Amino acid sequence: MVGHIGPPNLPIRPPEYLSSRSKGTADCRNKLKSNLKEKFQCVFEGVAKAGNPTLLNQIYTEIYITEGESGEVNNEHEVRQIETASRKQNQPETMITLVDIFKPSPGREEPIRTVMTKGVAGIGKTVLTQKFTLDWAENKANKDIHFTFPFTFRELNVLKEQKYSLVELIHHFFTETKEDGICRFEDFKVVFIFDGLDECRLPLDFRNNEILTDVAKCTSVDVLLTNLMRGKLLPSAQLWITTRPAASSQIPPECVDRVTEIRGFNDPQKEEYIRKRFKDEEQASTITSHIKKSRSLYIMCHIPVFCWITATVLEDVLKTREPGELPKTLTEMYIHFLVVQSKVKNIKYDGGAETDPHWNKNNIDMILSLGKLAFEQLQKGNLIFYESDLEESEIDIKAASVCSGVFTQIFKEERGLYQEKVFCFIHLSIQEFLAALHVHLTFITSGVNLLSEEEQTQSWLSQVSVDKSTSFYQSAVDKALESPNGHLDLFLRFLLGLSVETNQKHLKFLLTKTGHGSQIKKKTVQYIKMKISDNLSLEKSINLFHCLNELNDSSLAEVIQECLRSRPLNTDELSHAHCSALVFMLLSPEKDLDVFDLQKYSVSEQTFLRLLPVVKASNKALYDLSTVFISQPSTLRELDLSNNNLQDSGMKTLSAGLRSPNCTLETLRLSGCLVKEEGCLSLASALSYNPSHLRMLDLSYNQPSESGVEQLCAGLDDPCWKLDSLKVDYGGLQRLKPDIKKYVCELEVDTNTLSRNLTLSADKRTVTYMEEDLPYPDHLNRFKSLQALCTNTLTGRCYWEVECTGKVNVSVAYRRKNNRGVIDLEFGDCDQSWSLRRCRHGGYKVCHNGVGTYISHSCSSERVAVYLDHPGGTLSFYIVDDGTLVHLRTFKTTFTEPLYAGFAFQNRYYSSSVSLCSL
Ligand SMILES: Nc1ncnc2c1ncn2[C@@H]1O[C@H](COP(=O)(O)OP(=O)(O)OP(=O)(O)O)[C@@H](O)[C@H]1O
Repeated sequence: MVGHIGPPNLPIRPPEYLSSRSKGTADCRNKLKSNLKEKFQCVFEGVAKAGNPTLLNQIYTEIYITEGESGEVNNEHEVRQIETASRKQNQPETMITLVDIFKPSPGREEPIRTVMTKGVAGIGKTVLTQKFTLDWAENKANKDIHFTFPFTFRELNVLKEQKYSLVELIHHFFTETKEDGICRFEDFKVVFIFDGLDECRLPLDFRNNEILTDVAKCTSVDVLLTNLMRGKLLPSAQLWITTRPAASSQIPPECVDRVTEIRGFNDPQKEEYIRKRFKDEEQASTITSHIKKSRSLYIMCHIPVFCWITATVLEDVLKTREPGELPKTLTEMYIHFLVVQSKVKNIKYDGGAETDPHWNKNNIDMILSLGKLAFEQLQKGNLIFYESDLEESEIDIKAASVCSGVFTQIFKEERGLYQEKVFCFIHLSIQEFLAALHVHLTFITSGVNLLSEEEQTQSWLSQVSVDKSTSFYQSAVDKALESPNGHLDLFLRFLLGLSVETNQKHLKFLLTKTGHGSQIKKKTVQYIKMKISDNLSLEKSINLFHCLNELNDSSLAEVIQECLRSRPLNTDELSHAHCSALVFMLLSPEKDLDVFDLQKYSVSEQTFLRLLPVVKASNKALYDLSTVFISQPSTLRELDLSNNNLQDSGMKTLSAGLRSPNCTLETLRLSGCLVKEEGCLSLASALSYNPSHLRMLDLSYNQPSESGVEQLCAGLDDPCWKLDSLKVDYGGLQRLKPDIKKYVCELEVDTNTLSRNLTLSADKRTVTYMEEDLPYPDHLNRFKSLQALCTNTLTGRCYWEVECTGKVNVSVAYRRKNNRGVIDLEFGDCDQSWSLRRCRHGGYKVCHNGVGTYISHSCSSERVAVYLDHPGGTLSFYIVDDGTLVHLRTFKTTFTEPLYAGFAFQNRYYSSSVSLCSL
């Protein structure tokens, strides 16, 4: 925001004045309210007018609005960790509620005259302005406003050629005011809403339009609007303008006092929306849990119109099918989304009617060129694009970013001299979807396989044979499997989804049917199953299961379901592929993996290895491993059961297997398994029976006791034993706590690092911000910025909890120095530190290397937990909500030096403090 034009101090009278001055005015206001109530009580869900009318108050769900611009689109993604460095967040987020949209933020004195709210297509801008108006009309909010006048640019466009005074324009749209002869609005508190600046066809010529101050003077609508926005005309009024991001620059920044951004639904709001849509609780929870099964679907539901599409499609499916049969229709939902956006584009920008066919040449051309851009840039790994990239793809930038509904301009701060416009798809998954559509269409229309490196010649549809199609899909599977970071995983799911005929029918103007659908599907399914049987990584095979879902093939999962019914599962029934299917099912989000009992599933070694990820994902695994080793000669050489709540009982069971001569394990990792003396002794005894294989034993982070360790150490010296590496470090009583709490460490604040405005309590556990400088001696390690580090050198696994008041960043950092002392970079601002803090208006923010990521969370506990696994390269932040750990974010990296716990205080925020918790 630059400059400020606030309403001058004109004497705005309270509403009572109105009634006492003129009964006519009060009557007029009531009539206006009642007409607005009628107009806005219903919302046409999804697509204006063509959607279903629903009561706004029944469906309206609080939405996430922030002050300022984040400069990015939602970057949560199912498969990929999205690099956010290029989309820098430059300010902490402040949440705004609808009633406070004009309320100055704390610390700001000037009133707010003009608010501009930005948001991508379907994020809820129109619904928000409707709710604001309805709440006023129903006397629920903003009672101090005398008149609310909601306009849309679409309605104003029609008056482009006509002349009005401001008063006449109001009379034209709000006839109650004309009937009651209201001609002066300066005495009243008036709010004008202008929804959909992106649809504006008026020139909005701020530079050349004449200045106008007289509300009774006739002129063009364009001159009226520019003068209203400049604050020349009716300066006492307040204005609220909504727009898609790329169109916002039509209004000079100095005319806008506040910019807000609609970010969509956060996770609890998504669920609340579904609950409101379906009065039947059971149906609501079936639909919510179904959406949650597909992570991509769940993420995309942050866009309300997408949430509506998903709920509508699933509701329809539920009418005809049992809940268990609900398809995981990721591709279908994205197709519907594209169709809805094309419909909206038709109505809004191409002058079409609600009932017109949504696919016209314009729309098709735009989708085709966006698809080409999406694919070419996906291959290069690009998620944001510059104007030059778009020119290469011959895309009309303005049309694509404003009208398409799938592509947007984002705000990016450039450090250099010049600012370039930056664009991206409204979500990376939309880029992956359009890329798949492009590859699919290219193949269908020209026979060219864009995924193949071989020279391609064009061939016509009739020549796209079953064999050619089969090898097209197989090459896509291979290509996705080759990618080390899974960058084509979601793309592959969409590509296969697009081959399904029921999906193609929604895109019939774009897609010609592939023909031979069932034959191709059969062969593709077979190929995918064959790949699943290979020794793929778990992530890769899980993606292939998603692909089978997109192809509506559930044969592998059905076999497993069948097997599970005949418990315990017979090992002979489980092929490698079935085993992966079992893992896929067990790891799906809605499965409660608190306790996993392997004994119920299988005892074969192969199966066991395949199930290890499940064992590790569960809080407690129960199993009878002995049979794996006892029943047959085993080829298993390495077994990692670390971080399992194995305990002594599990250890004894495992030992029964280890003592078998069939067991030829060479490496056994049991770090952090809650093993005590008894378990350790049984392990030592098992090894004394079968000493000639095991070379490496990791029992760190347990409490094996002195006698247990003695026995194992004796084995190290025994020439019959092969054991040559034994880890029993970090033992002790605290290691018997469940989960990561066993890694608790006692931190101690390093007083030499305390900045002069931080004081340490007498018990040395609480650091508090002080306004005055404290007379600490000079020290090379002392921070100038409001920070402190602890003395503990963290190199293993460590866990700690702190309680924060006010604005404190809980941090972990390397201790970097040069010859002038400690390097005074703010924690989280550089690549040498990581930090977490609670945001003032709810939620949390994690920062690393100058990039902040907001994590919305309804709970706002002040207790933060940190878990560092230095050798494993993970750093996790949690909040402790009523004793339960709630995971917020895990950073994965290779730590190159010891780390230190630290705290940073922000902005000299009064009475901030942080206390180390005793656990
Ligand atoms: N707060 C909300 N509560 C419930 N549903 C909502 C909400 N906001 C939006 N929706 C749903 O999303 C649909 C699209 O919202 P809306 O028309 O307000 O989006 P928009 O941001 O104005 O999009 P566009 O830029 O395309 O005009 C609505 O028709 C409604 O179904």
